[in-house]
Amino acid sequence: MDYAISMNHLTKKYNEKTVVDEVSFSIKKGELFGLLGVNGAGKTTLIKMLCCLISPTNGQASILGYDIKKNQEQVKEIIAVSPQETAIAPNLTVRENLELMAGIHGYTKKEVKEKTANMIANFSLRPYENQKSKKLSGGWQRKLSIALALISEPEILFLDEPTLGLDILGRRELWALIEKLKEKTTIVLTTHYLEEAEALCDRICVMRDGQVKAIGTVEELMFMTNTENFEDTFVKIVTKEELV
Ligand SMILES: Nc1ncnc2c1ncn2[C@@H]1O[C@H](COP(=O)(O)OP(=O)(O)OP(=O)(O)O)[C@@H](O)[C@H]1O
Repeated sequence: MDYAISMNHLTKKYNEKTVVDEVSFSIKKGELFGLLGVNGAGKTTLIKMLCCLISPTNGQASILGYDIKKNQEQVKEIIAVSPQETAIAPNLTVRENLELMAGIHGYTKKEVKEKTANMIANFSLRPYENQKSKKLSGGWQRKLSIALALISEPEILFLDEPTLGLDILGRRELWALIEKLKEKTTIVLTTHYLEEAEALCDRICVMRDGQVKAIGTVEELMFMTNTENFEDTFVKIVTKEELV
């Protein structure tokens, strides 16, 4: 089996508090993988370790075979992250934001123009390309944020609550976009919207208190918990000590 991400006893402690606790699981290439859990479960901390933004206290993880501690440069080349807080420059236009990001990745002037044009086309940003990004609606800002993360053509994309605060139409539009990325890109997505996880994710990991409580497809998790809707499944996993 070809894995995109493998974690082995990955642990993060802040002082004496363990916020990610011996996490061990793998994500397959091309998978759209959901990380769920109540507030403070450790999802963002786990993602930050996998993106080499913070270092683990213990344990290991590898991204397409590259160790997150020993091969940070290679890891950073193959991943991209669209963080919870939208990572766009508010006073630059949509086009300028994309060009800036492509420039940061070291592309030549010609490549910067080409990549920017592709992103504008793929994300239907043409009507907004000369608008300052702070004037975009929340939904378009989120789309731009994902376009910025994708400009380097990463093999693995981390989406931390990509649809936070969007209305249902905006959310569905983004779902369609994320669906289109599937297969070509391995995606790790965190969300508090259970219907989003249900609609998009191939497999889901539910975390609580830094630990993995359950992993599987929606159907497998429902079967494991003997529940009939995914909200009950989630509640059972995050509240019960042991699963039936
Ligand atoms: N830099 C830090 N120093 C100390 N504690 C931290 C730090 N960053 C996170 N934590 C703690 O680690 C725990 C896990 O936080 P994390 O942000 O990973 O959770 P989360 O599952 O992403 O939550 P949310 O759903 O609210 O985004 C929390 O108790 C948080 O307070």
